[in-house]
This record gives sequence, C-alpha cells and structure tokens, in this order.
Amino acid sequence: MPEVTAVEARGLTKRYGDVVAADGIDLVVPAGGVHGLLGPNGAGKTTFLRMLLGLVRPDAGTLRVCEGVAGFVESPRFYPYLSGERNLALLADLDGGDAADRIDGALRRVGLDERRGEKAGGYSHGMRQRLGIAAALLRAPQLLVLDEPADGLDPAGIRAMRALVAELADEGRTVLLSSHHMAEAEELCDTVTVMRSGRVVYSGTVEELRGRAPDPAHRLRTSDDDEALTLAGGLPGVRVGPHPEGGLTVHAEQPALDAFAVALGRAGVAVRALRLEATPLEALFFRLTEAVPTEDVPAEDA
Ligand SMILES: Nc1ncnc2c1ncn2[C@@H]1O[C@H](COP(=O)(O)OP(=O)(O)OP(=O)(O)O)[C@@H](O)[C@H]1O
Repeated sequence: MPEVTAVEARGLTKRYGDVVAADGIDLVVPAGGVHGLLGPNGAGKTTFLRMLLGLVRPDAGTLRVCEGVAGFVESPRFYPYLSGERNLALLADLDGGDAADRIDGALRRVGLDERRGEKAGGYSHGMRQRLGIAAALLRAPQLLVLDEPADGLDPAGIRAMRALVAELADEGRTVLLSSHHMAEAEELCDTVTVMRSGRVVYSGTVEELRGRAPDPAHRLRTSDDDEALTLAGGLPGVRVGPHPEGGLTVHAEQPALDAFAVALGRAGVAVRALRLEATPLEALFFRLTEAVPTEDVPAEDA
C-alpha cells in the first residue's frame, strides 16, 4: 500500500554550539506533490534537509522518512574534470544495484542527454543543478529533496527548473524543496511549511495559506498625499498609510483599488505611480517570518 506520509518530524532539534538551528520542528510532508520549505536566510531549512538526508544527526526529536530518499543540499558537487555521464557512472558504482541502468534515462529526464560527454566543470550553474537531480534519480527516489534548486538561475533557467520539478512530481514522486520565494511556492507547491528561527510557523496547503493572506500591498505616489489619505478614509476596503520610503502604502483588493484611483481623479489628485509591492502571499510570508515574538505571529498551527 502506498504511504500517505513522506516525512514526519516531531520535536526535531539541532544545535550548533549556542545556535539552535532547528528548534523543535514538528512537520508532516504528505506523500505526492510538491512540498515547499520556506523561510528567510538562517531559518533552518538546510539544517532540516540535512537531517532528512542523514547528513547530520538531530540532538532531539524523531524523524520518520519514507523509503527511497535522494537529493542534494546546497549545490550538488561533481568532479569538474570528468564528464557529466562519468560523474553519474561513479555515483552509480558506489550505489550498486541497478543504478547504472538508470543513467541514460536520468540524463534524458533532466535534458542533459546531448551534453553528457562534456566536462562537468564546464557546465553552467543550471546544468550542474540538473546533473544533481539526475544523480538523485539514479536511486529512483520516492522522495526527492532539493535545496533551492532554482537559486542563482536566470529567468529562463528558473522557468525550466520549475517545469522539471512539476514533471517529476507528476510522475508520482514526492518533491520537497526549499526556497526563499513565496511566489515560487505559490506557483509550484501543493503544500508548504514556513520556518523562522528554527521553528515552523505555518504548515499546510497553499490554498489555506492564501485564505489567510492580507490584501495585496501597493506603493502609491500622488500629487497630494494628504488629500489621498482623507479620501481613502471614506472608501470601504482601502487601507492607506505612509510608505517608509515616501508616498503611500495602499492595502486593497483590485475592485477597491480601482474605486480609490477613480475617486482620486475625481478629486483632482493625480496618480503619479501605482506599483504592486507584495502579493497577498508575499505579504503574509513577511508577516510570518518577521523577527517578532512567537505569540505575536498569526497562524501557528504546525
Ligand atoms: N555547520 C554549522 N555550524 C554552525 N552553525 C550552523 C551550521 N549550519 C547551520 N548553522 C546555523 O544554523 C542556523 C540555520 O541555518 P540553515 O543553513 O539551516 O538555514 P537556512 O534556512 O537553510 O538558510 P539559507 O536560506 O541562508 O540557506 C543559522 O544560524 C546558521 O548559521
């Protein structure tokens, strides 16, 4: 019978001297689909993935992981003077079993078939990331763990990487990936865990998270900010305050924002610039991951 849970962590803790990198992580990753592990720098994402892959040992807590896990933390590393194919062959030798039989398929799967004979040292960053995924595929994993796979790629590379991750999940694997970007998670993930300071501050579906998100934030510049503030006071669904870098911040859904822009025009206040600053999910992500005391953070339901 297929497992319904790919990962279950309870109270997982890891300290490095005085630094608590993982501070009692409770988290369940359902089997199937893409699960995003999100958080700002230093939140503990990589530490968690390291424990998952058995690279570091937790100090406390329990971790249950499904059969068949493979992936990489930080950037995958290869012998630069050997070809992509030869690097995979060495890894397959170490793994044994039928890993060697999967080399051709893995190279094709990640789009490196035609570049297999070139030295890995000459590969672009994106090609090395894809070779890292090919290396993981040699183990035919049920759970594929990827640490910021799209980080450092150009826009086309990011698009290609996201498409590859989605395909790998569609083929029936569970993909667990870390990311700094809420927009990436929104596009790619079915479920997410948001971490801050070694703790889980949200874990659940992207859909549920979206339901808790505030109105999108816009930056507005007008010919008369005082008048704009007064006008906003009389409009439903519009919250306006000063922007820290000048002008105004407007929180509103699109219909209310439209009504506000029309009202400004009618009152003779010119709109000089109106720019989306944060999507609702990004705004929620910032709220969840700001360095505030735990009791002030909404939605603590790991
Ligand atoms: N080997 C280590 N020795 C000492 N401290 C460490 C070590 N690994 C991680 N840390 C610390 O643990 C905390 C969590 O780091 P971790 O790399 O897990 O965060 P992260 O969320 O992956 O961050 P990033 O997005 O920057 O990769 C940080 O304060 C980091 O400095």
